Amino acid sequence: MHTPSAPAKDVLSADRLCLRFGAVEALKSVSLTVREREIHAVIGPNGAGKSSLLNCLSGFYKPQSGAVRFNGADISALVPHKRAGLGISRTFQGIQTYPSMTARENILTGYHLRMKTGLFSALLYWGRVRAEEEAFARRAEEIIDFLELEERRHEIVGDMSYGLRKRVDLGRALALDPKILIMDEPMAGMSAEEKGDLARFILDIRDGLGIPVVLVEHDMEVVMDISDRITVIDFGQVIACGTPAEIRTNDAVIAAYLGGAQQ
Ligand SMILES: Nc1ncnc2c1ncn2[C@@H]1O[C@H](COP(=O)(O)OP(=O)(O)OP(=O)(O)O)[C@@H](O)[C@H]1O
Repeated sequence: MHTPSAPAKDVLSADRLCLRFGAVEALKSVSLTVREREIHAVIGPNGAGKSSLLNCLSGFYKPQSGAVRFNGADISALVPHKRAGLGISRTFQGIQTYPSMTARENILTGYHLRMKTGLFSALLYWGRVRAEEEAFARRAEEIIDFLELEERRHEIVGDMSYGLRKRVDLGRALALDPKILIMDEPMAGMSAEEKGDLARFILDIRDGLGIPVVLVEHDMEVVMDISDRITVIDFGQVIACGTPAEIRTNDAVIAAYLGGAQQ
């Protein structure tokens, strides 16, 4: 865990979010703050509101009240691709890769959102497009090295194991050059070895790339191992927030969630 001398700044925050689906109150005044250089896990029982919270942060759901702030600016009104353009990148449950494309091609698709040159100006300024594409290709190679996909870069993603496809998916999210990474159940469906690899990459994203990560994850062992802080949600409300050691011993958490799951 990082212990910078100055207090860590808030990067992304949810401020008293309320979200309803008809009679269902998915989020009841939920607040959460992700600081720079931290891995922040959101945990809670099924249906607690975790995915709803991530969807509010990335703009896929619009809460009825409350605000989402990014580096201090209110981004509540921004649609998902505008938030992505600011550097709020996310991975989804399951796989979002293109199965008939190679690992490298999939990672390059992540750059499309970042292209500054539109179609019209592309016709006028072909050289600028080429320069931009070459820069993206170089950056894609860095991501391929970072995720240890060197040997697999030209392999068709549909032929890869689930864990490798998820790694390519992560590469696509990193291609956005994120300022923060949001991950929804990244370990779901993975073998123990694949989980170990992914946990290592998430730690490297924080430590090597300096990117904070907020993730929803059901695997408590992984959560306790890699998180700097954990927010616990139950029935749409935050019942605790703290370090893994604090969360492990929090009575409300044990009663609501960890009681049955702890050894
Ligand atoms: N699009 C939607 N339409 C209607 N209800 C929804 C929608 N999304 C979520 N909900 C409801 O909101 C509540 C919170 O759901 P959410 O998926 O956020 O929980 P979760 O903690 O992520 O659950 P899980 O761990 O099972 O993925 C649930 O009651 C769910 O049925």
